Amino acid sequence: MKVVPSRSSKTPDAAPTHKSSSAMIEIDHVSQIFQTSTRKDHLALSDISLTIEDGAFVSILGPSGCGKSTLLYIVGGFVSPTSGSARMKGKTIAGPGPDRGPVFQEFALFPWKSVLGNVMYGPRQQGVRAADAEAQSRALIEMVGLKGYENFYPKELSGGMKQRVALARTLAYHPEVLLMDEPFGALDAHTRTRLQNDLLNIWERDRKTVLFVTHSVEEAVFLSDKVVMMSRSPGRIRQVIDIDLPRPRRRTELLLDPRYQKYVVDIERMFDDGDVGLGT
Ligand SMILES: Nc1ncnc2c1ncn2[C@@H]1O[C@H](COP(=O)(O)OP(=O)(O)OP(=O)(O)O)[C@@H](O)[C@H]1O
Repeated sequence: MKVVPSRSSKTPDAAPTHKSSSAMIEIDHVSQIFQTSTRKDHLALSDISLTIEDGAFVSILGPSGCGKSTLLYIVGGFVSPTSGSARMKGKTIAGPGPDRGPVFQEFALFPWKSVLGNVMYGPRQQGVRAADAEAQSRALIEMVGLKGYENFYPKELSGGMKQRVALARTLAYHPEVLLMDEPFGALDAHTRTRLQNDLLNIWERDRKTVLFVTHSVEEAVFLSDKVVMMSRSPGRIRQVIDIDLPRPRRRTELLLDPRYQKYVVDIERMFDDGDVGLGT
């Protein structure tokens, strides 16, 4: 396993193996302090620097409360860092934008809209003609495996199906970066596995840049080019690990692959170690 030690004063290189490198996201000495009524000056992130290359699939792993979601929200433009900066293609991120599509665990679908209506919403907002938006949306619904469910409403769908709609709805904006915050965390193991496979298939078609927060070591290793290991609160980057496994990846093949097993075991050992082992 190739482990790239990451000190907070350095910028770990998260270059993918499959595209010529150009920085899509640069996180530059970001710290985040939260103020609440009960906890003043809570340092959630401490001096985080990370470069994510165009087309890379990068997962963030770390103990509960180490600031994974906060980091994702900063890249999403939903949280403005206390110090340092986040840039996308060299431009400082000053707020949310359609170039960065969030897919979060809470599905956030419009309950009053059908599957088709939910997916069409983005393109229609962007001024795409209704007929074109519908055609694109139907194609995306098929791509996420929901053909035949176009007229269903969210309450008529399972958790896994809702998550597929959420993914299709985000893809309909044509974001350059997908920000995924434990998108499969609430799903049963079987559905989760299927969605991981489908996400990889979709990703392998157009190789969007993905920043993916998860608690699952197996999920991170299976999906990613790089795994960013954060230490416990206040969150720092402890290591950036290259996942040097061939693509396309097939889960059943990987499970038997000693290299995959070694990545999983080595990363789990890091969780056993005190620096990343416990939440706050
Ligand atoms: N808006 C906020 N106001 C105050 N404190 C916050 C806010 N958002 C997050 N925090 C605090 O910042 C720390 C990091 O939270 P964050 O949700 O980023 O962690 P996480 O690693 O994603 O956790 P988990 O794995 O449990 O989802 C926590 O201590 C949390 O309580």
